[in-house]
Amino acid sequence: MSAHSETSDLQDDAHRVKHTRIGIWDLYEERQPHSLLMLGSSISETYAWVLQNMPYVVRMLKHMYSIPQCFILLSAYLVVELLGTLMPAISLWYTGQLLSLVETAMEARTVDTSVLVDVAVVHLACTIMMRLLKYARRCIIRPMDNSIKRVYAERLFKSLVCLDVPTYGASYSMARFGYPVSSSNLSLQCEIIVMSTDIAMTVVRLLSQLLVLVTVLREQQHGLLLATLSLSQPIFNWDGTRKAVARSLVWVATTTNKDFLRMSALEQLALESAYRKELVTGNISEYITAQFCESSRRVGDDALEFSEVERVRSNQDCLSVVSILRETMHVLPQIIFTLRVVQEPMTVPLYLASLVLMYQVSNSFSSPPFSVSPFRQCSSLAERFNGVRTLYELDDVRNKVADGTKPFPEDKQSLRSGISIEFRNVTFQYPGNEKHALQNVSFKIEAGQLCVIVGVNGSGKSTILKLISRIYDPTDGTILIDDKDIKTLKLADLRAAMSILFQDYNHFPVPIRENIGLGNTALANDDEKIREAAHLGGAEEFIDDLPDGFDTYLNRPVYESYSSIEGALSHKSIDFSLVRRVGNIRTDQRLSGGQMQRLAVSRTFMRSLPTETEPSTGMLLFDEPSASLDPTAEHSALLCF
Ligand SMILES: Nc1ncnc2c1ncn2[C@@H]1O[C@H](COP(=O)(O)OP(=O)(O)OP(=O)(O)O)[C@@H](O)[C@H]1O
Repeated sequence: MSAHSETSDLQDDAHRVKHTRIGIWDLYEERQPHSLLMLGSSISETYAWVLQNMPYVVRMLKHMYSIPQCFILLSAYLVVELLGTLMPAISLWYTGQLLSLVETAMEARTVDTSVLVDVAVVHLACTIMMRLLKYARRCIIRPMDNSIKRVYAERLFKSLVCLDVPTYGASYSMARFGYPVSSSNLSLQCEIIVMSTDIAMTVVRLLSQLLVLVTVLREQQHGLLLATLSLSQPIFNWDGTRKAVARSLVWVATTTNKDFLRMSALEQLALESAYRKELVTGNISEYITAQFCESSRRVGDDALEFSEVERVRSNQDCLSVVSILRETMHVLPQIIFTLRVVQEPMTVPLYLASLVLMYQVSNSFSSPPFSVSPFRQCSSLAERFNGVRTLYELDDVRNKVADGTKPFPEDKQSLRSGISIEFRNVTFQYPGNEKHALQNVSFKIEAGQLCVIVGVNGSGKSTILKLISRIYDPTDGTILIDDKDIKTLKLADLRAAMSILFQDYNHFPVPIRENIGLGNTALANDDEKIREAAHLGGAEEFIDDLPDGFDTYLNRPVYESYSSIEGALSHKSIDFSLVRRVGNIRTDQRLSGGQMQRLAVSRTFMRSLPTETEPSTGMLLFDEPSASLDPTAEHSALLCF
């Protein structure tokens, strides 16, 4: 590409991105003329967004209805919600009867007490019913949410676990994006059900109450005007809440403020336990404190996280004319009432009864879920709908490293004599790295050969291993395995035929037994083979010395919860040793770097152990296997190769 076209591309790119400076932050938003604009930018866009994602939500509902427990709970939830929605209208109808009672009382000078009793009883029954329904709702939501969470946890696990390295990074962030931050602690799916039902029921409740109000006030002078006014305040409020910060879906906030960057770095240095050792032994605490204060002073009060800056911005609406008008809306019915009373003093009782009725309606729309406008609810719902879409799209994510079709090797016994590898003009660039990790590399290693690759740091040695195991595919050139193009071979077969120890190996958060056993899942439950691999890797002895032996967790996957004492007692140090002792709670086992490496070597050997029917792997790939081993361990490890 020429320098000129690169520049014009950059200019084009700049036009497609809006840059805003907020405090120390630079906000870059992608302009998306016809697609997804984030919540609140326009009602029609939000609704369009909801509609776009609707098929995924229908898929989600079908999925839920196929789970028997969810089906029962969901149906029960909908019935409870519908009943709860109709209650206020029923109560309102009976309260409305008070009007005719007042009218009759004014004309005939007598009060029909049976109507009064009816109204009181129905009102009481509605209140009790509302309580019961609220209780039932709570009882249903938790189990419904729990079973949804379980089903979707399994689903997400299945979708993510089969992704390869280049695909995983992006997909994992997709999955995380699929879960908007929620204060309710409910699952995304359950939130969608709750919010959609709320919106639908808001409409039903609004219409039913409106119908009752109009029916009751129709006969009265100015009755419809009062009805309109009593409803206008909550609707006006809703309109106010729909304004949110317009935001493109693709945005990034970054800061180049040197002092803020320095403050954040020093904060990490001071607070993260990984640096504590150097912090203490290096005598640097005084220096970094002075540096932190200096940077903090230079940044001043702008040293806020982006989310905080945003919150401040969105609070600035409270001084607008609209918000002041909104606050005064509720006095309008009272003003009309006063004028009316001045003109016709006789109508005071009837008017008072009408006002009570109106406030009943108006209040019910000012309490949750009505306090949040349907517009705002719809925006949040749109966000969650998009989450569901992301979740289901994960099913369709294709691995970047495409699987081959040819079985490998054709004859399993051929693995005994090893596998040949050939690189032909291989070039490779890591995604997102402009520098080539390998450029035009060619070599051949014959089957059964021991080959050591030596080179300066960063020359691409580890990368060669990643290409042989097809963690990545070359950007250019060909890799041949036993003279066959590596891309044509079935991935699972290829990987089963080799045993690899990467330089940046990790231990799994499972017990040591499985840490080694997962080297070969066919033998993962064979304790004898696991012990043999541990022996070959030089790990057997120290594992046996651990309190839990092969059952030891290196890092506990679940941490205990401890009581937190607040208030006056908080200054006292609390001794948990007794409860820990009785509960047999152990601290994490700390292994040395060399012991960790022996475990990793053992896992690699596990893969190369032959089973009764099949030979071992045809190729062992080790990336600096002895870096943390002592000379004796290094010697015995090398003897095993
Ligand atoms: N995941 C990655 N993403 C981007 N670039 C990477 C990644 N891993 C390695 N690189 C880059 O690729 C080049 C080769 O790295 P590689 O790890 O293969 O070198 P090496 O020869 O094994 O180094 P060392 O002797 O230090 O282990 C380096 O320039 C490195 O910065």
